[in-house]
Amino acid sequence: MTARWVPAGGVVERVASTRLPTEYGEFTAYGYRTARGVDHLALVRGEVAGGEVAGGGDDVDGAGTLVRLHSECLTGDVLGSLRCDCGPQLRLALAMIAEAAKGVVVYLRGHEGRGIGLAAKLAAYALQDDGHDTVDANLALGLPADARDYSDAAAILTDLGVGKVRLLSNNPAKAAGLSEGGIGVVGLEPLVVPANPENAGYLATKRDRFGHILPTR
Ligand SMILES: Nc1nc2c(ncn2[C@@H]2O[C@H](COP(=O)(O)OP(=O)(O)OP(=O)(O)O)[C@@H](O)[C@H]2O)c(=O)[nH]1
Repeated sequence: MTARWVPAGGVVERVASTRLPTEYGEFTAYGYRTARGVDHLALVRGEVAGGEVAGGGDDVDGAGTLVRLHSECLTGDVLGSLRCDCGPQLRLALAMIAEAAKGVVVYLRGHEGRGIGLAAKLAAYALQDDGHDTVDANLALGLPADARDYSDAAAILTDLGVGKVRLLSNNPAKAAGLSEGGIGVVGLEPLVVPANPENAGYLATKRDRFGHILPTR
């Protein structure tokens, strides 16, 4: 077991690494623990360490490593909920990164419900069934519209030796959060999955109120 504290951005300790064969391909899984006791997971494909120092270094082609920051979503990722696009996005990202020569999926625990937690997200869903959109439902509960922080993700990437990324996301706030944590974001690559009748309104709100890069229909 190796332990390493990374002061840049968040503070994470690498507590484990192991082989993780999946239906998409084999990854190396790294377990990280934060000072707040939250465990995150990084799934790494290929040789990502070194050669990609933000701002230049010896990053020969400047392309950056393909990275997905995935916010935990029990209902979408595990239970197949149609209320969001999280599950299909996670599976698409795993497939894309498994196909790439190198890449990382950082699975961020503590991000459930855009950081408000699972039970509060379910309460927000109930309000959405009464007519609130996904932003106003959080606010009506007295909670932030989006409480997520990306400093742990930046610290994990730093620990992995990844300084420059092509980010698989529709959310510009994720790119900004990584940049604030010292990671160079050289590209924001959309991760668009087909909408369904249950999540069409949610996706439209993400586009219109959070500025997500999503198609207009
Ligand atoms: N509060 C709240 N959280 C939600 C809702 N639907 C999904 N989530 C959570 O939102 C998070 C995912 O955020 P999204 O806004 O869907 O997408 P994103 O991660 O910001 O952007 P992408 O990188 O493009 O996926 C997960 O933690 C989900 O649990 C909702 O209606 N209300």
